[in-house]
Amino acid sequence: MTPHGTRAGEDAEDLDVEEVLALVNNSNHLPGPAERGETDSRRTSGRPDTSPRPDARHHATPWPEARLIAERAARSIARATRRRPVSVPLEAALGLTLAAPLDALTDLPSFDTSAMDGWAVAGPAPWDVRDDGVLAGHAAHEALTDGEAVRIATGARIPPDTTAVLRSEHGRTDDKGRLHATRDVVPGQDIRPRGQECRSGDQLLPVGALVTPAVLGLAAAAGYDTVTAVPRPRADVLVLGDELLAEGRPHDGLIRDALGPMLPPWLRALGAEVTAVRRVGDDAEALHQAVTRSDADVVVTTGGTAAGPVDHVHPTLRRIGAELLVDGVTVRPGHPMLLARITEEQHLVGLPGNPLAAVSGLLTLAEPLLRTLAARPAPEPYTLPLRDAVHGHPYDTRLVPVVLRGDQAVPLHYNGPAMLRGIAAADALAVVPPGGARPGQEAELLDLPWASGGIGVCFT
Ligand SMILES: Nc1nc2c(c(=O)[nH]1)N[C@H]1C(S)=C(S)[C@@H](COP(=O)(O)OP(=O)(O)OC[C@H]3O[C@@H](n4cnc5c(N)ncnc54)[C@H](O)[C@@H]3O)O[C@H]1N2
Ligand code: MOO
Repeated sequence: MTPHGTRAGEDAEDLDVEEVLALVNNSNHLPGPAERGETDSRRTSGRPDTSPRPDARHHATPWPEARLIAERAARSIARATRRRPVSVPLEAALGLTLAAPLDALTDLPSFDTSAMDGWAVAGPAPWDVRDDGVLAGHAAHEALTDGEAVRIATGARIPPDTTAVLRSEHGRTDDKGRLHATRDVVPGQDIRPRGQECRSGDQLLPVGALVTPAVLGLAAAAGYDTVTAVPRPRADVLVLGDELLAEGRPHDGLIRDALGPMLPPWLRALGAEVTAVRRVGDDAEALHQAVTRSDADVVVTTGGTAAGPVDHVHPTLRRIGAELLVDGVTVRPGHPMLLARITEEQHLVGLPGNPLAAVSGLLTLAEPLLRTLAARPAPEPYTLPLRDAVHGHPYDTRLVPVVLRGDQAVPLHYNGPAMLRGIAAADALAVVPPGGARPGQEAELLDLPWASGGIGVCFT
């Protein structure tokens, strides 16, 4: 939740997104095993692939490098455009990154508070119990004098000159109505003194902290109605393909659009605000219009990345003069994925149409891009041993759905590029190096958002 590295005492107004990023994890991010090329038995991953390949596509980027390029592309936007932090109401801030430190706007507690239901007592026992009582949220009670007690509720203000709070289960009233303690009373007991948790102005959380449900609660308790945060990058989704149905069963060579329903919540989990989902068919003109009219930070297309007669993504990018940063990645599935810079402020992620290939592109290119734009910390890389052997591609990294059982990753079947059955049951994707993996071999894992964060927390 907290950033890996933070600076104390930042002036919120002077911070922009790039600076927040620097605080989140720039200097402390350690490359994962795959980024270091360690899981790659042929030592081809993590550096340009110079080995001879029968199907060499010279421009294909090694998988670890593709992720770094996507991250760097986002950093260059932050630098070029100085995306400014925004003030966000608490109810809309879940999942954002703080762009200003959360400094207490009040002492907490803001008054001396009773920690228990019972009596506020003054001086030694026995005590005469006053007729009135003190409830939470009510006006201050007048001062007590020694030998007096007053009924008090948890959370109520402590009357001036109170010695201690006596819990209701520790008090006994005699036949004259006087209150006695059934155990020793220590001065100050069960009183939460004003400022016990913090003083007004204390830093509660630094720049770069992720706004979780607990942070929302803390911010509210500390007096905030809004927080200063990095805005979510806006993403438009363009779904290509004339063969796609929006409802009903597949028929007559037509299939259901699986990506339209899947991508928006997944993109939100990666930190984006999804501003539009458009179906543009296999119409080059419609794609051109949709891309050039989009003012989102990231345009995500699905399908049309290959070289078929109606694969319009590359021609459209050429037509608008976009710069291809990644044009194919040495990863299976998903190798035709691409990343292009459309303008200084706008990128396009081209996901292949095969649904698991699209997931691969999402996690390879969209995840680092959106995470960096949202100034979220990079997840800590980790590995687990694979329970079973996994076939490898001869040259490319494979991403394979796995479930986590104990301290092992169990590879799932139904992991073909056109299948979602494996990923729908998965906790993570295992990064399998070229050549494959033996049983017991450590594999880097990419957590899926529902496994690491829970639906309610991260799919906001
Ligand atoms: N000659 C070659 N053909 C192909 C290659 C290649 O290297 N040379 N690569 C294959 C690979 S790998 C992939 S992945 C696909 C990528 O194709 P596109 O990105 O152009 O996607 P489409 O052709 O439009 O569709 C591929 C496949 O996916 C289905 N699809 C598309 N959109 C959706 C959707 N929203 N929901 C469900 N399914 C979708 C589509 O019907 C096709 O079956 O290219 C290979 N070809
Ligand atoms: O990217 Mo493709 O899915 O490898 O078939």
